[in-house]
Amino acid sequence: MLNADAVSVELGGRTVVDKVSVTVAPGEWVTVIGPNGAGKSTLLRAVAGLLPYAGDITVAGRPLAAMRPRERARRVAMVHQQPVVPPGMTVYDYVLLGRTPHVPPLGREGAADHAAVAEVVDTLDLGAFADRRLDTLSGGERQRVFLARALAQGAELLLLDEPTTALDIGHQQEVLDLVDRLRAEAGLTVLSTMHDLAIAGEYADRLVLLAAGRLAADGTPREVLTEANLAEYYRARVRVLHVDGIPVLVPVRRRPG
Ligand SMILES: Nc1ncnc2c1ncn2[C@@H]1O[C@H](COP(=O)(O)OP(=O)(O)OP(=O)(O)O)[C@@H](O)[C@H]1O
Repeated sequence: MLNADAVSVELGGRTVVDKVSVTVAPGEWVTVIGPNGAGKSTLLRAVAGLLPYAGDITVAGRPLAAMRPRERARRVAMVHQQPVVPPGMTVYDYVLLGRTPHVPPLGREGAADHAAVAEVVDTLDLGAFADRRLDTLSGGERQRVFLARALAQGAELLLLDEPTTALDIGHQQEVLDLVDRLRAEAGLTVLSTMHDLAIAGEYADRLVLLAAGRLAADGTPREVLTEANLAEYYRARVRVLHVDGIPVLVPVRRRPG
């Protein structure tokens, strides 16, 4: 579904993503991990077509560079780390914005667009919030609305940049279980970034570890979340245990003296 080949991105005169190659098969969930500033968000933004890049990116076999913005938006939807919300906008109208790539130029949303929004609002259990202004929702409720807008776009590739950072563990699981369910039911393909490595390892089929803009590791959570990788790339002291085959990270405190 996604093939990024030797992708580089320069920002402010610096190469912040350096010849990174990532593939994501249809229906797969791949999570990009790495320390602060490693280039995770930048890589996702390049895949979303929001930044100029060198190298090749194809989505469903089509070169991203050859797609017009409308086609790109029908194929790739992104939930940003801190989405910009138009002031005073209601949940329903915000989710409806996701249908923009399906609305004819100079036209208005039609019955099919409203039906798509109604379905997503129902799936994400947002019916009670439909008429509320976004700025009156809690962080977790807002996160579900951001996801709803991306899903309403109807794209086959979903990019999630830190989708659960502001959420408590229960709400994190609620949002990620939902993405997982939609992946199974609607055949979505997911590329995300995450800081919580335990959660990343639990949900992703594969992890891609970036460090200083370069690909440092690519494999199953068990292959990537090793004590050696965490020490080398995060400078973290962590013991890695395995429960049901899933890596569990236990931070080790450096005791004074
Ligand atoms: N517009 C910009 N101009 C110059 N440098 C930028 C710009 N945007 C990002 N960078 C730099 O690019 C590098 C990668 O940033 P990016 O946001 O992709 O990292 P990240 O891995 O997502 O980090 P974090 O985990 O902290 O969110 C950082 O060093 C950042 O300072």
